[in-house]
Amino acid sequence: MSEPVLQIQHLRFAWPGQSTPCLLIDEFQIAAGETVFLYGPSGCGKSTLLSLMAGVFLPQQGQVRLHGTDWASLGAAQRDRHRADRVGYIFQQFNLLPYLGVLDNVLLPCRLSTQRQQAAAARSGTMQADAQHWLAAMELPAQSWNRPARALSVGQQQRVAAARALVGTPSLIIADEPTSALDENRRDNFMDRLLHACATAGSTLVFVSHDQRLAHRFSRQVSLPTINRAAGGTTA
Ligand SMILES: Nc1ncnc2c1ncn2[C@@H]1O[C@H](COP(=O)(O)OP(=O)(O)OP(=O)(O)O)[C@@H](O)[C@H]1O
Repeated sequence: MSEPVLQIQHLRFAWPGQSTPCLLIDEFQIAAGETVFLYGPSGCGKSTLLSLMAGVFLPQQGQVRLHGTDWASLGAAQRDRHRADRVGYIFQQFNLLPYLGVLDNVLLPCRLSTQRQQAAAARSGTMQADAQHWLAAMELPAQSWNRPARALSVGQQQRVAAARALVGTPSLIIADEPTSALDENRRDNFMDRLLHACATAGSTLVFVSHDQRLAHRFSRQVSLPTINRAAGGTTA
């Protein structure tokens, strides 16, 4: 059996100054190629868990391993490198650089990671061609590629953010409520494009949403309160 993409063991995480933990997770794994729908009530720790998965925060106890590497075994600069190489992140509010062009926004991960740059070039010839490939896969018209990101609609900006996460085909895509600003039509189209793109990229997807209508599209549905002993009776 191949190594899990993500492996959590005996995790305890409390926010600074808090005596009670926000997350207590004994065992949790995600296998390569899975698409995981992570849900639970507001404040139950979904975004916190995503940040731990991406090595943005470290737990006080336990391990979070990405491709077998415990984030806590790396120094801060190594964590930044490992994250840039392996993780594409889609935020609720896109986090694009507003004055930078669409294509340049999508190329940012390649500028931060030689591995992403090389993977992009190996797949598409050049990193620019790979960025264009994912923009087209997310149905961003070529006329928009040189416009500043701030000139695009909300729906278009979220598709740029998805293309940025996909460029250089990182092994793990993390998406934190990416559809919450989209209306129903845009949401469904975004989901179609994103799931298809992750499948063709061979990327594993962890996706947080409150929108249960999306759950059936994923290979696994995970209620955070059921795996988090710190939830203390919180219902999903
Ligand atoms: N920077 C922080 N400092 C201290 N506590 C925090 C911080 N960020 C989040 N928390 C707390 O951690 C808990 C989990 O928050 P988190 O944002 O992970 O929940 P969530 O499930 O993603 O919520 P939502 O669905 O509303 O986005 C909450 O009680 C929140 O108040």
